[in-house]
Amino acid sequence: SVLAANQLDVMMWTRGEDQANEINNKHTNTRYLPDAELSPRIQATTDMEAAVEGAIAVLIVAPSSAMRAVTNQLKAYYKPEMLVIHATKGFETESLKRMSTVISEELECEEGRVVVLSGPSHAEEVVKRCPTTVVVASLDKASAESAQALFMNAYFRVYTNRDMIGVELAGAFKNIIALGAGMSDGLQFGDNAKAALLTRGLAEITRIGVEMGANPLTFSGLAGIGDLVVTATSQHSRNWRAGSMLGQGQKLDDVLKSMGMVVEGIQTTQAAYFISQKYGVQMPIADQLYHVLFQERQPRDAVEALMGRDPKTEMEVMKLETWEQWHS
Ligand SMILES: NC(=O)C1=CN([C@@H]2O[C@H](COP(=O)(O)OP(=O)(O)OC[C@H]3O[C@@H](n4cnc5c(N)ncnc54)[C@H](OP(=O)(O)O)[C@@H]3O)[C@@H](O)[C@H]2O)C=CC1
Ligand SMILES: O=C(CO)COP(=O)(O)O
Repeated sequence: SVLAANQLDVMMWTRGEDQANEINNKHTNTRYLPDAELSPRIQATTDMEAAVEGAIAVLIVAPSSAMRAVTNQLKAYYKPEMLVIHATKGFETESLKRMSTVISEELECEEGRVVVLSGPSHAEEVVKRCPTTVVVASLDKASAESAQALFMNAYFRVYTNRDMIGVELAGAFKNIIALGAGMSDGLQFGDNAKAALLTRGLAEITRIGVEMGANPLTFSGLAGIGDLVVTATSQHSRNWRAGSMLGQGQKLDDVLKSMGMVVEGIQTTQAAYFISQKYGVQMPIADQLYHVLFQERQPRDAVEALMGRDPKTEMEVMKLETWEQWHS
């Protein structure tokens, strides 16, 4: 919708013929954005070749679990001159790879030229043209600036960032903390508990992010605290909603069935559990959530375990020198 508002013709690829017909003929997408009227500049097709033919840019927003399969289908029609942007917030669970790595492997393009678009941007508000700010990041400055130019307009403000790893990691990891915040709200633990989760959650995801090569400051930006705040507080957030239902005692399978949309934080919690072991970095909130989601620990027991950890100093947050070493 933002690209169409910028006078660009947009061809969407969708799996469902019915959905493509609805977008083309009625200019609506009732399953995913029930109240929105779409621009006639947005057309849809189930044919991947037709979707990307003549495109100057390809925007990939498949759920992380489908990223490899979707980019594999795209490969036959991808051309090196196309700008590749993705807005997916998650990891490939089996390999623990970031999305830009998966994309570059499948398209056989340089990972450094892939652009990630992230930040606090619930689709329901963007489509209504509510003021929104996001960040585009790439190791290649020109690619990031091209993406910025494509998306930027009066209601959609786009910043660039060179820290592609940090922007990808922050966007993925914040969903875990949003799930936890939802769970705390579902347990009716109040505002102090939620503020604690957001603050210590940010410390935790910054700590692992830095160890994985991110700039710590990225976590204070739109992809970090910006998106963490919106995902942990917005009525639109699927991660918050899923967490809240779990906190109220519902079973994970029932929660997922009732959502009907992707809840990235669930698979990301699983990925984080193994990432924290791989890097030897403690992620106590993600760890407790992993036990609630996958090992039937009760949410109340998880909170008790978090509150009962050994005393610590607040500043035991991150090894700042890691990022400096990585980038020196
Ligand atoms: N919604 C939002 O506001 C934001 C979402 N994101 C991120 O974007 C990504 C996608 O989220 P979102 O669009 O909201 O998710 P939804 O669950 O709303 O939609 C998922 C879309 O992906 C398609 N899909 C699902 N599985 C596959 C598959 N195996 N192969 C091909 N297509 C598939 C679905 O098609 P079908 O209908 O055929 O199943 C549907 O079009 C996530 O990583 C999310 O974190 C980022 C910022 C904001
Ligand atoms: O990342 C998002 C908004 O920026 C979307 O979050 P949810 O997937 O929780 O709805």
